[in-house]
Amino acid sequence: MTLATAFTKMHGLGNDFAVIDLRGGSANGTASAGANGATPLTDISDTQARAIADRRTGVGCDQIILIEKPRQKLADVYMRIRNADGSEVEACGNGARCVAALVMAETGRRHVIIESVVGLLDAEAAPDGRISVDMGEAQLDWREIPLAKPLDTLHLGIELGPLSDPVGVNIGNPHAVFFVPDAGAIDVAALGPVLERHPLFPEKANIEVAQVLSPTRIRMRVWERGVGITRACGTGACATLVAAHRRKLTGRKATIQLDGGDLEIEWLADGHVRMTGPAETSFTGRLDASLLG
Ligand SMILES: N[C@@H](CCC[C@H](N)C(=O)O)C(=O)O
Repeated sequence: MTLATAFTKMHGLGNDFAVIDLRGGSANGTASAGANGATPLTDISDTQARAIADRRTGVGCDQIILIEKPRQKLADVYMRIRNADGSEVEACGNGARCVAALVMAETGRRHVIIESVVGLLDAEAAPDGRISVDMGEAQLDWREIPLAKPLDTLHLGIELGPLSDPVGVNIGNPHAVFFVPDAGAIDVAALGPVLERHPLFPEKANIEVAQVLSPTRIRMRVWERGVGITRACGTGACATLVAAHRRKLTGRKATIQLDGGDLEIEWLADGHVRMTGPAETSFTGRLDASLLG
């Protein structure tokens, strides 16, 4: 028998998460094993992730974020991410800010380190209450996106309807950023799923449509791999700024205007990308046993 597992429903600009603490016995975490032999949850399967993410019958969320004990001494926690379709993925910018907010509340510190499969992410509380995360170095080689064949990632050359010639960027996860004159006019729901599975992307890709409003402001809409349209994507915002600067459309710092609100993104001289934005808790609850069955 598995003990009822606590979760925290959080979001970053409307990109929402069920955050499950698998550390066992921690302040925010799963209860420890009971006298009846019940065991705390230690992982979730693809099927369980899909059941939790289901907006009709589950908690309802874009991603499930799992918090585990860190592997490295330097880090506070280890973060894992599952998309709503159950797939486990490497990075989630909005999720990283939410995990940082939880760990900051738990420890009382303003600076925490989140470990993930792509490395250590440094997170800091900004004076205005937002959270700033160093998302690591943007990867720009075709092998790192990854692409199915050697190409200049500044011009991927693919097209579908009004979308053509995206920029490829990996910021822990793969992105293709299409620049358009009017992001609101693009049928993201129709084009996104086709482009996500384009043969050029062996691990699929997150698809961004970006409209440059000024050298410091970009409007962006997203089709997330393994989810669909979301109100915001932190890694997508990072990829968009990097793509825009590489195309000489903006400086190294800009506000990315998403359906759910704004993120500040800076591509630092050392190649790292810093993302600043809000992280909010909606409610806490316990997962119904039927979701874990
Ligand atoms: N919402 C996230 C990205 C989550 C993962 C993505 N769908 C993928 O499959 O890579 C963010 O805020 O970055």
